[in-house]
Amino acid sequence: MATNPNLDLSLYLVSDSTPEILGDKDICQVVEQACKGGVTIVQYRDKHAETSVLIKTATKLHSITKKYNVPLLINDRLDVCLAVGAEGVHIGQDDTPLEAVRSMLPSNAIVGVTASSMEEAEAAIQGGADYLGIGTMFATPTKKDTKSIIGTRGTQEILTRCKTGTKHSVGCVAIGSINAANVQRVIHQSTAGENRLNGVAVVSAIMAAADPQGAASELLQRVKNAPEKFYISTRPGSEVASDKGMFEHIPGIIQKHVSSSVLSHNMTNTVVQNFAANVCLATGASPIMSMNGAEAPDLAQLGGGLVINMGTITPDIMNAYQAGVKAYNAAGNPVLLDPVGGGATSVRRQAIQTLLKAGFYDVIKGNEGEIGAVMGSANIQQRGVDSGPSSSSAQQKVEMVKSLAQKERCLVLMTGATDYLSDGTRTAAISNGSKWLGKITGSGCALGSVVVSYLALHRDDKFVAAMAGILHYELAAERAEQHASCRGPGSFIPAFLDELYLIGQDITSVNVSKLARVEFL
Ligand SMILES: Nc1ncnc2c1ncn2[C@@H]1O[C@H](COP(=O)(O)OP(=O)(O)OP(=O)(O)O)[C@@H](O)[C@H]1O
Ligand SMILES: Cc1ncsc1CCO
Repeated sequence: MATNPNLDLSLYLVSDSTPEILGDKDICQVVEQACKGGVTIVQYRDKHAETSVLIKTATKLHSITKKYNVPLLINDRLDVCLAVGAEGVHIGQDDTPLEAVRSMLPSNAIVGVTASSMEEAEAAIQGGADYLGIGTMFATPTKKDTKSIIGTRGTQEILTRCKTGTKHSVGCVAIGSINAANVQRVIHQSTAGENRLNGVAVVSAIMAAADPQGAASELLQRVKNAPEKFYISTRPGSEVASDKGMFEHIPGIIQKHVSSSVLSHNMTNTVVQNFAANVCLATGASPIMSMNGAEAPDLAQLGGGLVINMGTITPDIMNAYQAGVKAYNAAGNPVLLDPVGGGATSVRRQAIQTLLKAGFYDVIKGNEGEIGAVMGSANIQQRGVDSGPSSSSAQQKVEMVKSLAQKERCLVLMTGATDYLSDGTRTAAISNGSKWLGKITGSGCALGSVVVSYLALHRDDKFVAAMAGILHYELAAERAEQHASCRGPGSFIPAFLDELYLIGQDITSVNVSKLARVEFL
């Protein structure tokens, strides 16, 4: 929490007056509209105007913000702040030093500091800043001197080490290309344990909006609702199923899935499209294999889930994938990232980073090499899309999925003869399945298509939803392997499709808790 209890950083407007952003609108009118919409703090920033103009505009702005009980801060210019009696200043790393600012302003003045690294954040805290403006979150046209784009990962790191356990706890806002579409996932993904952003700072999302009041009110609502929209595993307010207790729910979830026709939207590789679509149909989902980013916003409205699979990426496809995750994040529907072959080439390693920056994934699923690549392990060298022999112990795999789930604040599923599923708190090893799954192409990709439709269907607990999808898939594989006709990978596939369908029809007579070979760790 911010030191100053009156400092509400929920929605921080940086009122930039550059013509590219403001257009021909009047800055004072826009700020007044924004105050009506609910911004909680305003900063006046103009790097170029003459002092007399700054004072004139700041005076007008202050008379507006006072009406709405909103503090006005001046970017960098102490003299302007003192001249108009504004509530404080915001300084960057290249501006007047913090100690000097503090000594010249009244003791109750608010002083905020931009920080884009741990060192800068720690120095600002030691120097007595009231809040940190953390960024730059994403590349932004309003700030040409973006020293470092730190994203949600960099923000999370600063929050981890700066926000608690320090003598002076400070408020934190993130800044840099934050808008209504990404604000909630930015807050979710930046969170580090108990430490979360107190709010976000925006420029264009309000200053360039046709309706600044409406834009501010929507942003504020989204900031407040962020924990409900994006959560790691269990929806706030839902009951958390005990480890073994979750098997009681799973037959009911499978039964519901079988008759749901829930959408499984696959932006997937060209190798598995047909197989994955048949797997979806056999489990009761309705598949669409669409690689066109332009139609993702429409499809995202249909209540289903999206698979983003890197199997056969090209530069065009990467653009479509980024549009896809953005559309589904905005709609609040689940997305699964399958970084196929992520450890095979430098193009794929880079693609993982690009996709992670583009949005939030409810599940990151891959084999051992792929999960290692997402974790940034330089030692991983996949020969192709398959893992090759495992190089880690079971305990190391548990640690991998758990720590990645905690870092990315999502579910992580590492497949193999034994699958490891974690939400950072609950971790399970699932030893069901068939050896033939490892001998056909696309069994991991198709599992992703199933898991995402289960997540779309069962929203209260993503861990339980994923477990239901995995068991549907792997128990069907076990039954297929028993078919007299199943003599190898070729004859396994039709038997597997049959059993995906039949186990769904029979689910009330299947003793899932007895058949599940699941160990909670
Ligand atoms: N030896 C095995 N025994 C049991 N199940 C297996 C075995 N090998 C793989 N599986 C199962 O197959 C599914 C896919 O896992 P796998 O790790 O083979 O995916 P993958 O390498 O990503 O596949 P692909 O890239 O071909 O889609 C999982 O459900 C997994 O449990
Ligand atoms: C074989 C193969 N190559 C690219 S994607 C794919 C399908 C399995 O992932």
